[in-house]
Amino acid sequence: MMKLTQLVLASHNAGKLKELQAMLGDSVQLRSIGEFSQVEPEETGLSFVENAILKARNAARISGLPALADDSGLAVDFLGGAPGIYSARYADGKGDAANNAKLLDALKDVPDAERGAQFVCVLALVRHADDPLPILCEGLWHGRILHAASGEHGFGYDPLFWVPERNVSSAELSPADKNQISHRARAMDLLRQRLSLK
Ligand SMILES: O=c1nc[nH]c2c1ncn2[C@H]1C[C@H](O)[C@@H](COP(=O)(O)OP(=O)(O)OP(=O)(O)O)O1
Ligand SMILES: [Mg+2]
Repeated sequence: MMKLTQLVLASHNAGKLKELQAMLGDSVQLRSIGEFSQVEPEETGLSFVENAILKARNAARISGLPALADDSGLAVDFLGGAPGIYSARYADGKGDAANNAKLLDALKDVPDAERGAQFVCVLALVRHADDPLPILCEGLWHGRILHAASGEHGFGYDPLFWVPERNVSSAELSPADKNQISHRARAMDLLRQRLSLK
């Protein structure tokens, strides 16, 4: 693998950029695709992998740089894995608060034992837009969906995601703690190994 010093992050989500840059440290500079385009590609894939590759190729094409994409979401056992790849669009694009409200409603009266869920993260790295061999790394994070939001950190579904190994919600973890144990952290560990970074 070539030495990477600069990557474009194929994401319009500021929370992801912050977390991924913190995990990468100074060795690789992540530039936001927002510097190049405000247009978000349609996520037409049927899997996290397909959507991550699609976003990475799109960003590499627009920027001319190697590109990293993160496709992630929340898979809830009681909902058969929903919202899954549709997590960001769960409440029809009305945003995080509406997504969280819809999830709480879907799990109304469901007991704790049936509220298991996992965050999923797939990272895809392409060296150029037509790269025939994208690097793919996946991370899972097991937890449970709370009955009400709790905590101020993070983004997305963090206030509803109970982290059993810490006895707090994901939004109650400090950013540094979340970045040690999250689905994204696990995927990034694998990516660092693949790139021989640290
Ligand atoms: O650590 C996380 N903590 C809380 N929520 C999270 C996390 N990781 C993913 N999520 C949620 C947010 C969004 O509802 C969906 C990702 O959707 P996803 O399409 O991958 O990202 P996005 O549309 O926000 O930005 P973009 O596609 O430009 O990278 O899963
Ligand atoms: Mg998206």
